[in-house]
Amino acid sequence: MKLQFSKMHGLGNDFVVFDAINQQVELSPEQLRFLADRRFGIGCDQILLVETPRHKGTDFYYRIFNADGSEVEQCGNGARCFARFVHNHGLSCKNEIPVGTARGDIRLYLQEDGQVKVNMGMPVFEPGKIPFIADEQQTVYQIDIGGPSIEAGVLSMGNPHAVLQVSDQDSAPVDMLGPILEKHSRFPQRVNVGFMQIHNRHEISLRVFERGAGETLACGTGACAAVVSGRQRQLLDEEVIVHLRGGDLVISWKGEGEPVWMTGSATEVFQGSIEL
Ligand SMILES: N[C@@H](CCC[C@H](N)C(=O)O)C(=O)O
Repeated sequence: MKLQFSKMHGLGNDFVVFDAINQQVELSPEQLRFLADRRFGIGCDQILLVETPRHKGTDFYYRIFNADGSEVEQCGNGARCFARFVHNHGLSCKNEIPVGTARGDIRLYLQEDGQVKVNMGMPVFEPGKIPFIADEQQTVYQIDIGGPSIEAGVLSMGNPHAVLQVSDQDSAPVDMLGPILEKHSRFPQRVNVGFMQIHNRHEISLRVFERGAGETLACGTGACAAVVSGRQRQLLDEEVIVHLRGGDLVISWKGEGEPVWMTGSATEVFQGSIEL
């Protein structure tokens, strides 16, 4: 099977994107891992599939796979690349694109300045829906890792996130705590782990150890989760610039009952074909 693909990135969080409308794309977990492999394959953090819509009111369906081959519910940087991809490849000429995902619909807006703005939907805090094992919903939770417990905000942006506040992102123990929390028994479907340094009420720095991919240069849903968690702790204002290792995102959230908005870049780097 020979497949056409595009290599894209959102702030260095990189993707192999397939048009699964004009070619048949069925990938096994082994093939997904091969595609993501930076030495033996193409190399990426996630693989994205652009599919035909599954329900009324949407123009496409969006599937996301982590580098480890697992299928996931949501990907923020991928959503912006999705919008750029369907435009670049003549699949849509609209500037507002409704897209179905495994966890509800999202809306993508291509702006005149080239940035893509996304309505990421509402954050979810009920532990059972994240999913996270806890007796009751709290703003921050103590998580026991055998030693001093870890304090984290836990929520879903369609996918699960734990957000830790750190005093310095450069020295944050991302490599040590990321894998421990990702697979912690209180997260039955694993979790993405964010390390947030707050500079002031409208500016943070963030590193994210992603479920199924390891630390990436940027995580869109992680940026949304960090701002939501920071706002819940009453440390941030409505609009926040999030500095990620690969660049900046603007995230805004009015508060409970409102969707989270994300604005940032999306870049197509090259196109190619691969025999699987
Ligand atoms: N990079 C993404 C998130 C991709 C999925 C995540 N690793 C998960 O398993 O939930 C983003 O930009 O949001």
